[in-house]
Amino acid sequence: MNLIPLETHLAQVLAKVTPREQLRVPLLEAHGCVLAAPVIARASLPGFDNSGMDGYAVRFADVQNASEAAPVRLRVVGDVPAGSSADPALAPGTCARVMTGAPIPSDADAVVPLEATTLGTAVTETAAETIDVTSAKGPGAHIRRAGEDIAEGTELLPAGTELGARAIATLAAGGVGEVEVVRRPRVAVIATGDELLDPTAADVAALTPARGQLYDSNTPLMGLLANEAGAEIIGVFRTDDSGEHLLEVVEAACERADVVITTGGVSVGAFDVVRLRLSDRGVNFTKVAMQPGKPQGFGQIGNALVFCLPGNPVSAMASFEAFVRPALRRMRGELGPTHDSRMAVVGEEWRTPAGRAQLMPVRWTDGDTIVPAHSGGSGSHMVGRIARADGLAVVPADCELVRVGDQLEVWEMLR
Ligand SMILES: Nc1nc2c(c(=O)[nH]1)N[C@H]1C(S)=C(S)[C@@H](COP(=O)(O)OP(=O)(O)OC[C@H]3O[C@@H](n4cnc5c(N)ncnc54)[C@H](O)[C@@H]3O)O[C@H]1N2
Ligand code: MOO
Repeated sequence: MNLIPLETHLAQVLAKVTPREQLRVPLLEAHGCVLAAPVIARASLPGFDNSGMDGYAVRFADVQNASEAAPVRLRVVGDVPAGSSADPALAPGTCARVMTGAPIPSDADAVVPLEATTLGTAVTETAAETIDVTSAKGPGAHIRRAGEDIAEGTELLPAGTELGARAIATLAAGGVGEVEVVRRPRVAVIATGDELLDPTAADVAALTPARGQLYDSNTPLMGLLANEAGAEIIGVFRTDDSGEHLLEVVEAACERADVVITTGGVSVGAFDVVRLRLSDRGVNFTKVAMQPGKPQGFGQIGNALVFCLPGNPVSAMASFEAFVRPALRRMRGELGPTHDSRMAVVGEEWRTPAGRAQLMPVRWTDGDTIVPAHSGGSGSHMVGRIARADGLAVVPADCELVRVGDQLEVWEMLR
């Protein structure tokens, strides 16, 4: 069977992907979701002219010639803490004490900080009757103008914004209590294989591998990668190689999930149950020109997209990064590129398989340079070393030797 290029397989996957529906959620529940519609500022930020310093709101004309040698005396006629709605009238020669964030009296056009008075920062509960100003910066000094951050009626955040802590804070500051987001895609993970043991099993006997057995690392890998990619995990399952329960588990998962990820059983082996059972159920099994991650299944069952990834953990990880993450991004409403990628300079030579794009686990040695993350290269079973990688370098299929100084695209990964 001919190998299909990685880009072609990705394009076939993305052709089936649509963003999930919109829903309105309380602001804090939107954390990690993507905005479905732009949010327009209902009010300006700041909402009113306010003081940037603890000090005195003044008429600048009164104090423009103030100096240490010739201080200007002003009468304090008002006291405006933050949160106060007071707006004391200021006749020439008067001022109001203001604290940081307090509204600026309408008659004032500058703030003199406490330090620019002879009293300095010796603060008392009630303001002094008079103050002596020793310097003044200029009209508008230390006044934070209404709307200088965000003007009312302009866009607070555009559609497609991922709502991290900073975006949520911006919305909170704008008084936005609920937002329209794209629903997170729901993901189910199914690992297949007779050899799999649950490393978290309570039963100690069940934890001791017999010959040929190994611990399942793909369900945490797939589930948590999907979680990190902004999906909601709705189920994690293990099935054996008999195939007896596989269809049942897959079909039940497809009824509730937007994406079902299986691992294992997709190669040409006699017990490759996923390929054998799902081929005639809408999943297409192909070989993609990539290493690791050559055998791939992809299709649709009901409304769910089904990714049947190889069982080797590094192959499953590379396949997730190549195909599943881009699909989840689009489903959750992200509009940007399919991958977080950066160009890097190669710091160490390595060989790559002919005719297959290689996804090499790499680590950064400085801000620009990458080397293979470990001596096992892109070996598909090297699960013990995947945590050492910062990303996957994408080596084009026609390259057989990566040389020092070559430039490669790197898909960045979280540790
Ligand atoms: N004759 C051929 N053999 C193989 C070919 C081929 O073209 N011809 N392709 C190889 C490639 S490439 C890959 S990748 C693997 C894919 O195999 P499967 O997807 O069928 O995976 P399994 O055979 O079920 O398992 C492979 C490997 O991974 C381990 N595994 C499986 N599940 C887990 C899990 N949940 N946690 C940890 N480790 C897991 C499993 O024990 C095997 O060692 O096929 C090659 N063979
Ligand atoms: O393509 Mo397989 O994923 O080499 O190991």
